[in-house]
Amino acid sequence: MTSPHRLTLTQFLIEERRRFPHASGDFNSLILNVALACKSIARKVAFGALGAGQGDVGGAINVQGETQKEMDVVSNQVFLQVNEWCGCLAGMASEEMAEPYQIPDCYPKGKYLLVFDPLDGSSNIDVNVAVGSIFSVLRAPNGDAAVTEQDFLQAGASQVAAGYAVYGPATMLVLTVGNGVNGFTLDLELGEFMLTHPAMQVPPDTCEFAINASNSRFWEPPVKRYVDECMAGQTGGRCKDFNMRWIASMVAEAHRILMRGGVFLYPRDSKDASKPGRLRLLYEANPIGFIIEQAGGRASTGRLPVLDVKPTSLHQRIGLVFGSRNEVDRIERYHNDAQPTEMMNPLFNEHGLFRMPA
Ligand SMILES: O=P(O)(O)OC[C@H]1O[C@](O)(COP(=O)(O)O)[C@@H](O)[C@@H]1O
Ligand SMILES: [Mg+2]
Ligand SMILES: [Mg+2]
Repeated sequence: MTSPHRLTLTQFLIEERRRFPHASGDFNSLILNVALACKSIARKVAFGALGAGQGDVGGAINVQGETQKEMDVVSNQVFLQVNEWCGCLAGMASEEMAEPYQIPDCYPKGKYLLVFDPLDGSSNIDVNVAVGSIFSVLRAPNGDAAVTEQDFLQAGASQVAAGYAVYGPATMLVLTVGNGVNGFTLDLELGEFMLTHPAMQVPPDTCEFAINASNSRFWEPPVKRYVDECMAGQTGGRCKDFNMRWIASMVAEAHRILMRGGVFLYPRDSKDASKPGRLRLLYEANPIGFIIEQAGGRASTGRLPVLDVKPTSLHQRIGLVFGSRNEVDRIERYHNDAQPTEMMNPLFNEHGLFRMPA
């Protein structure tokens, strides 16, 4: 039996381009460059302890105040080097760089901005658990002039494309260009991403949730209510048992949810008043939100669609809930039902005077 013909990523992009007969080809070229960066990172990650990229960078801290792994820095370099010369970009921004990256004068500039988390879940790298890269493509508002932070502060709804690569047992690239979501598996013999998962869809219902439960004492009452109900399962109001997962690698959680449904929460909490959430809006929440919504799921801050949020800074953090549509709707409903006085108030947390009943 012959195996079915599968499109390569290049062939897929050529097909997609037929929808835009006047397109210059720059966009396709950009996506192929990003895919090349992901292939390069996949290869480096796969060397594990035999490669050069494990461990912390001698005490280096990134703009987030987080310890940088060697592979965070290497992956960031790969993204910059592979994409800066392509002529499609006006600038780039990354989790690992405090300021936007200007395209060097020796290279032509283009009409897009690329925003990325070069290595997501990098705390997992030393223990050989799946990690990934996340990216978002925006239009450059000021042509090929030098980019400023302001240029990147666009709501997620204006993304032109978004995607991630997950470096797991197989490497996959999952992509939306605003026309559904398609998944490509890296064929290690051909060195090509092959379309293996066309038209991915998130099932609307689920009995699986993912949250870092060690933060429960910092959660707001609606989140606590939702999780308590999941935990109560058949014996509670939900009338069904739930399963729980936590990989600590959002890209891997997003991938699982795209494959079989589920809901992921990293909600706003009171752990650190300077950080109204753990995940970053521009290069984590928005691209994942765009993908999930394009696959029929939902992505929310808990209160409103994440893609509607107007960013205020490059490294802004935000609460994020995404996945199966009916669960995200329910979590938003719980937030909207809660009294404003219950929210973000230490008196209502686990040890507070007015702890909410389950
Ligand atoms: O340490 P925690 O609370 O489990 O947080 C894990 C979360 O942090 C992240 O790893 C953040 O990504 P980075 O590795 O890019 O900083 C998410 O992928 C993940 O969901
Ligand atoms: Mg990340
Ligand atoms: Mg990262």
